[in-house]
Amino acid sequence: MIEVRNIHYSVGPLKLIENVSFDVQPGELLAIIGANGAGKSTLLKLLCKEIAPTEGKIYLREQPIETYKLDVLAKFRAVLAQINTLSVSFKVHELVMMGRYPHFVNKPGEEDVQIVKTVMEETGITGFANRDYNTLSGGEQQRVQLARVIAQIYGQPKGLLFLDEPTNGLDLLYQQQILSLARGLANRGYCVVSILHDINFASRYADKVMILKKGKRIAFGVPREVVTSENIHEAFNIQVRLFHDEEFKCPLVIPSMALSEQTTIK
Ligand SMILES: Nc1ncnc2c1ncn2[C@@H]1O[C@H](COP(=O)(O)OP(=O)(O)OP(=O)(O)O)[C@@H](O)[C@H]1O
Repeated sequence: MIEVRNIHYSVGPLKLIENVSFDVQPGELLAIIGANGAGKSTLLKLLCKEIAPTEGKIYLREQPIETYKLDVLAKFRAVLAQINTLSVSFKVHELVMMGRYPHFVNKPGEEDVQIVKTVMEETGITGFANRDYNTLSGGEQQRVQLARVIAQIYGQPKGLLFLDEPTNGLDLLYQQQILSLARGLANRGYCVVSILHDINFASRYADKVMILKKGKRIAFGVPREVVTSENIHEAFNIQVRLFHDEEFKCPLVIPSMALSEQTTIK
């Protein structure tokens, strides 16, 4: 459903993305991980059609991305950006309804109203439907934003959801809630691509993990093949100890004491 073929993206002489290829199928959650500045957000912007590759091709639902008009794309592809502050005040239910804007002209239809209601229930935010968004905690706001983007593609066969660090700044419970909602969407057939900083959450929730380093793909595949101490060392320049969780059947990493003891901040 998402096919990325040998894409490059350069700004002047700077090569921000170099020869990256991968596929994401319906029902899959792909986590993109990598050090700061590795090119994760740039790659997500390319997938969202915010910027265009300098070389290579991206296909969404078997169609080249450049052939989609943005209003068509908005009906089946939603993006949760990193920064979601609002300068004007909106009620939570109004904000979730914004996700439906690509689907109606003047006034939401009955289906839009029903979708907003259902999504608010599914994301557990019905209790704050009438609250001012700006009075919510960061974790609550993020859940509302996720509800908005889910509402945008709700019921769309082969909907695509792109998340840029959706768990940033959230406590463990909210991180888990956001990622299990993303996982639930993938289980319903959506294609979910998320940038994540937490390798263990990526390993626990994603079907596939891609590691980027300096704009290049250094690993791509199922977590047990990609989340290895060698790959983590190469991508993050850190030694880790690797564990295998029997219940979730995924590798987990913890920074090794030996290297952090050697590390000094200059
Ligand atoms: N328009 C641009 N012009 C020049 N350099 C850019 C531009 N956009 C991004 N970069 C640089 O490209 C590199 C990759 O940026 P990007 O935001 O994609 O990284 P990232 O992996 O998302 O990082 P982080 O984890 O810190 O958010 C960075 O060094 C950034 O400064």
